[in-house]
Amino acid sequence: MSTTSYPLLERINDPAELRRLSRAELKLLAGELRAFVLESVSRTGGHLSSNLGTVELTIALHAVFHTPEDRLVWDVGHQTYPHKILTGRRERMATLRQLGGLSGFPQRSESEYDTFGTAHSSTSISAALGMALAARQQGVERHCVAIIGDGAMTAGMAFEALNNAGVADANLLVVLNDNDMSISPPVGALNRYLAQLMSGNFYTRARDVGKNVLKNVPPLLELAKRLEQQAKGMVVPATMFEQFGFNYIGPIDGHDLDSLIPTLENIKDLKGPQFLHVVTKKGQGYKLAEADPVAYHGPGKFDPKIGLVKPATPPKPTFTQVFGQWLCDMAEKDPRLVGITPAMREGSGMVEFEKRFPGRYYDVGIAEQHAVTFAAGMACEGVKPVVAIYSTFLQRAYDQLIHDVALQNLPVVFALDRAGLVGADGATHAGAYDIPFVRCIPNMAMACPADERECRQLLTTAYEQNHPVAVRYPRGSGVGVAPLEGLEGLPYGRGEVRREGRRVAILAFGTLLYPALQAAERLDATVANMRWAKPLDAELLLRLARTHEALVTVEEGAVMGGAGSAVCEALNAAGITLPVLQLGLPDVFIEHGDPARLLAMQGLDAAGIEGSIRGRFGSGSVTAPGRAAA
Ligand SMILES: Cc1ncc(C[n+]2csc(CCOP(=O)(O)OP(=O)(O)O)c2C)c(N)n1
Ligand SMILES: CC(=O)[C@@H](O)[C@H](O)COP(=O)(O)O
Ligand SMILES: [Mg+2]
Repeated sequence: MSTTSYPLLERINDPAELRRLSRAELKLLAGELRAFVLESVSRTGGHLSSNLGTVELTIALHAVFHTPEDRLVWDVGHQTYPHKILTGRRERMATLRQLGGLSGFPQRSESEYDTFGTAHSSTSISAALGMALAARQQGVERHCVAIIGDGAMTAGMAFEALNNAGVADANLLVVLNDNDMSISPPVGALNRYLAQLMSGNFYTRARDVGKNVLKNVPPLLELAKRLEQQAKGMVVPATMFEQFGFNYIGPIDGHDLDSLIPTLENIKDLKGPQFLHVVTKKGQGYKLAEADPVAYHGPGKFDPKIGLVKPATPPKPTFTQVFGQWLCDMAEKDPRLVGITPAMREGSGMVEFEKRFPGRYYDVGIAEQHAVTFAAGMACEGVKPVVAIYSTFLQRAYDQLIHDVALQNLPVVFALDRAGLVGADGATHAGAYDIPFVRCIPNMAMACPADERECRQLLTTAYEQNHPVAVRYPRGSGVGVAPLEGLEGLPYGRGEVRREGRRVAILAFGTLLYPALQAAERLDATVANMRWAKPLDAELLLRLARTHEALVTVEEGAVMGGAGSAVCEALNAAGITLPVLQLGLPDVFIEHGDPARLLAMQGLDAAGIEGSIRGRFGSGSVTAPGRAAA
């Protein structure tokens, strides 16, 4: 695939080979690795800025630690492309995030070097601590290293792990990869604290104390003196991490192998929990990404010589954009509205909202649990919170959803983006479970818009309710039904019949309405756009049940416990017995790939829906137009 040559990199098929290189060669390797990452991601799309920032750190970790026996646990894992490339997967990088290809995140099934599967953030310290204590229990000598970003460090889970690790007396190294960025600029007091650690003032005040601390750590003293002389080589006592029970070292320059390698070698010999603060730059080495790390966080394919370009004709608006526009319009109308995001401003379509309503915009950091309870607190006081959150990340805040929001019946709107399959990010990011996990909570309602227009309308309906409501919509754009400009809602809990047919009625929940309509044309089936997974439109459902031989439910979500299950429950409660075919996502994790292809593979495109209906009910009951049975 390559147009550039990578003479040194091509020799490295295993980190053991890297460990045989001299320091000078490792520096050359870093240059090649960075160029390879850029070339490769520009061809496949994927996470770029974070990977350009971890090139030297990855080399240093594999050079110093004896991987895979020593365990590297990468937080989120979106920065592991250099790690993948150095651990025997260089040639498969061309398949990154494509069907059957390499995952964009670490996966235990993919490589023995991927010690722990990640993608949702802030799990690395817990996992590495678990590994460290397991090693101790098993009498095995090994190093366990968690590599966590400053963004991921803001989540409660990371602090729960620090709290535990600091007194667990484990041989654990936490490397904080501080690039002063989350996806967007980082927020919160921790970020301010890290900046303070970097500041000259703090360093000057703390230097003497730092020397005293380092006296107890002889191997580091020499290094500390040397680092002191370097512009970025400051050694300060970080009271917060030390008070958690860690030995704090840093901050050091994460792009300087002459700092990284000796520091890691020294730390390797130390016992107990160690905390290394490494400073890197997101997008390092590619000017465009350095200047705009947000745009290059997860770009599609692009020409590295030109960089990202705006398409000549604007594409169809995405559901995310429809939500973002609705949020601004509703905020204009209702001054009580606030928008809350757990660190996903861009992904959730809130850039414009922040610009226009800065005082009503809350980025709470990577803190989904807090985001939900924070919204509950606001709702208690008459403020109207809209929590914009990816379906998959709401999983983190399930107890908060039940205990803090639903149990108190607080009017919080959940704008659940990325509902259904997401494509390149794969199983970790699929919004497959929200219908089952939301609909079983008392007081909660859930809308499933079928297109962009309904999305806007149902957001309004949700906002008008006096209890919590989730509105789920998928990644990307829909069929292109332009939203109306006004802020009128649709009737609460009511669906509609979109096509009158015979024998079979298809009940569609969400955007699969459109392939269901296509299938129905060939089957002459009735189609209902149900719109609400909860409350179900029982009147419509029972009418269709009484006038058809069979029902088919269609949803882009887990079949188990999903909207189809809700239909079966309602029929059962009404004492109606008729065949119900439930179509949706099966009881397996669906890996990365092109979303349309993945849906087709699950039989959730028009042909698949038609085929499943014919397969289940046979051509005696369901026939194509013109061949209808008498
Ligand atoms: C629980 C969870 N919430 C949100 C995200 C989305 N997300 C992925 S990377 C990222 C930023 C992480 O920042 P940092 O750890 O500093 O890494 P960097 O991108 O700076 O390399 C976010 C918010 C996620 N993966 N997991
Ligand atoms: C690693 C991570 O969690 C995010 O960067 C995620 O990949 C973004 O996904 P979207 O591209 O759907 O916003
Ligand atoms: Mg960061």
